[in-house]
Amino acid sequence: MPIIYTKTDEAPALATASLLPIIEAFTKKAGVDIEVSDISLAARILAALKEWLPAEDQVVDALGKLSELTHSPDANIIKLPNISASIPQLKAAIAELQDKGFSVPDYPDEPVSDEQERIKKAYDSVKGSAVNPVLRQGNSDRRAPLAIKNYVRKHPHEMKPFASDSLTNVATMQDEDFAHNEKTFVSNRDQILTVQLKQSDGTVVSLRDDLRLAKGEIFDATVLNSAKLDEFLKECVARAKSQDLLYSIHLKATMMKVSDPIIFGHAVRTFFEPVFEEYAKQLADAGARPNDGFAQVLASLENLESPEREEIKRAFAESLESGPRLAMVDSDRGITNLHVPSDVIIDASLPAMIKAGGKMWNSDGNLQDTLAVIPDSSYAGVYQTVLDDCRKFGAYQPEKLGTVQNVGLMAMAAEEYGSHDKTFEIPVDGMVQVVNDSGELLLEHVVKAGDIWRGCQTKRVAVEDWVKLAVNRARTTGMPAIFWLAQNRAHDAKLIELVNEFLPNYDTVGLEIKILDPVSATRYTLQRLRNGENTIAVTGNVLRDYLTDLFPIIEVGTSAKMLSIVPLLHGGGMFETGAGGSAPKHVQQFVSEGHLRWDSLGEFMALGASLEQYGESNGNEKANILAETLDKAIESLLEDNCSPSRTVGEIDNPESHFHLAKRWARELSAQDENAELSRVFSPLAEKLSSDSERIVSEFRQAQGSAEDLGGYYLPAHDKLSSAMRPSKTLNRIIESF
Ligand SMILES: NC(=O)C1=CN([C@@H]2O[C@H](COP(=O)(O)OP(=O)(O)OC[C@H]3O[C@@H](n4cnc5c(N)ncnc54)[C@H](OP(=O)(O)O)[C@@H]3O)[C@@H](O)[C@H]2O)C=CC1
Ligand SMILES: O=C(O)CCC(=O)C(=O)O
Ligand SMILES: [Mg+2]
Repeated sequence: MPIIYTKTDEAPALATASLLPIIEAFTKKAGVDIEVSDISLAARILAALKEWLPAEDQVVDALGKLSELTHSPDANIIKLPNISASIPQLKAAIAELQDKGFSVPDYPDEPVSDEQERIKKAYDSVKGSAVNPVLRQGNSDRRAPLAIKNYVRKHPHEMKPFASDSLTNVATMQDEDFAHNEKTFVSNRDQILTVQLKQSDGTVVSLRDDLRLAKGEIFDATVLNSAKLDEFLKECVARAKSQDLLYSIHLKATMMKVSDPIIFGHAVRTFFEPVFEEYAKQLADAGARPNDGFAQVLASLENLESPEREEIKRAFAESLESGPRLAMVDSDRGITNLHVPSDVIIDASLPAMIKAGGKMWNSDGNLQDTLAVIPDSSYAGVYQTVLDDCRKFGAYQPEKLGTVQNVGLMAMAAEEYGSHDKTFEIPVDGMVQVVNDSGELLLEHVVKAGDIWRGCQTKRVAVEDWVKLAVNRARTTGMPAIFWLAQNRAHDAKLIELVNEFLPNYDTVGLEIKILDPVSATRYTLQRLRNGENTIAVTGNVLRDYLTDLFPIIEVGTSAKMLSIVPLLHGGGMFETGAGGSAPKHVQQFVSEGHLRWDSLGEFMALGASLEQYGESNGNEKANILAETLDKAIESLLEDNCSPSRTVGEIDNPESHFHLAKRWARELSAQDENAELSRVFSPLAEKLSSDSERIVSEFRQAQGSAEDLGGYYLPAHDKLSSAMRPSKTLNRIIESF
């Protein structure tokens, strides 16, 4: 079984165009097969819309194949970050494909025929986080490796000072949100559920049929009251204004692809409330869709006739002027925090704020204290605790910190991140009921039109594996393992019961294993972190996501430097690269100045772990040696500070691949475990070393001017390859190897 290397989007895809040829050249000599699987947004669209394409444009469903593969004990997948597309991104990708001659249909916002219903359904299958939940058939083990921690101790990244009188705070709902309305049960048998809405007039409509629940599985349901949400959001606008704070909303519109764009829409409407009230009809006629962001709303105004259009534009401008200042995603281009739902992803944006001294960018391009609005209160307390900790003790000093590793419950679409197919914006007042196949009512919520109801599932086998992974990691590292679970939250209380049931199955003698609620766990962990002590955070799926950006960004400057392993439940392995995303900002910089600052360290480390598994499962000694020498090469790369810089004219992404290749070849040549590998790699090591200066100068000369990739979502292969492989000397050496 080959190693599968995924081709994705944006910065990681650019990096792949440069790195993969090098990896292929090295691994070939050890008899390791690498196969590429294209799961980019463009490829996923073409696969999902197959029916509307002529035979010659149809592509295989690579994601579907990978999904099957995750069930094989031989699976060995290197998964790079991919775009989780919001509607605006999806439409942009569709438009690009259409421009390139693919006959994919438009995205029907409001389908008016069966055909359009089918088109929308096909597109919705690639919308949002549509890759990760499918492939993640295992729990998650993420950590910053020791080599990276050692590097940071020598070269700490900048953390801006955090003032003790900083006014930055989190605002979150106090009741009637998902956290407060949660109800839970554990299934006592295999059963099939229906989610139904019993309307006030007594009629019952089904929201979801055929929901299969296994014995022992946890099922939660909860509802967010939309009237209370609006009240809360308006208070936040007023509070930001009166305290002169930036207003900033933080959601996860990609993974929570049904609920969070709706909540984002509420934020857009309440921020511009007078305009949406006064011009309700005109905005509806124009096709304004606040859930897709303020940018879409502004664009829709072009559908109106001139005087009206200008009047509404003015009203928005006045509202912006008179309201609180908005946090900016890109102050140079006037992109606010409310422009696009996928621009403010909570996991990356809040740690970035903490790193910047608890500040975000305002429209003048200056940093300013912020009101971080996190509507649902389930996990908001974690961030508030970090902010309070910084106010009290100042900014974190990376060179003095311990580390926080994560063991995350992720398998089988666990918890909230698997809820999108069970999430509904309620159309009319009534009661949402969950009923089983014997007609028993299992739980119910009173709802009003506009409320957001959702159900979540957590499989018992996933929990069991998670507890096992936590104990294993605690045993391997000797670090305390803290389960971040709140006894007073319905779902967590059930999980605590399961943790207590499974823990005695393992040898925990001498290990420190505790269960703390998320706020207490944050305090405990932060105190240890500042003391230079190490801790494992054992968390549910959402905190897995949040904490594996939060702690890496504090500790090592970016989540790109994480080792991210998913031991699959069926025995194979998936090796994710980093914990961050596809960094669209990096592509912008590359296109304008030919410098890609993406750090492929995550890819390097994932490759090492993948080769190690390949060696073990295929009895391939050479693969193991590739892994060991790669490890040493990474250490030397860090030691010599050869990672990409943010600045044009300095080391960029493809040049850093050369620096790695040079060291990797040297280590392979120097090792004495396998004479043949040493003999094969010695001439390569010599060549890379003797031509080093020329290669570096070729890389540097290629920077500084605009690059044309021939597309964003589907770059032209030859343009991409020549842009990302500008050193002719290196290319020749690799090709003739
Ligand atoms: N596993 C996955 O597939 C994931 C996918 N995503 C997707 O990625 C997209 C963008 O998400 P966003 O929230 O902006 O998060 P990103 O992680 O893409 O960006 C946040 C910032 O992190 C830094 N960063 C991340 N990776 C690297 C790297 N390899 N090298 C150097 N710096 C890095 C960059 O900071 P700086 O500006 O300082 O250089 C970047 O601007 C979305 O579509 C999202 O859904 C997000 C997370 C995981
Ligand atoms: O799938 C996604 O959209 C993002 C995943 C993510 O942020 C993570 O796993 O850390
Ligand atoms: Mg994340």
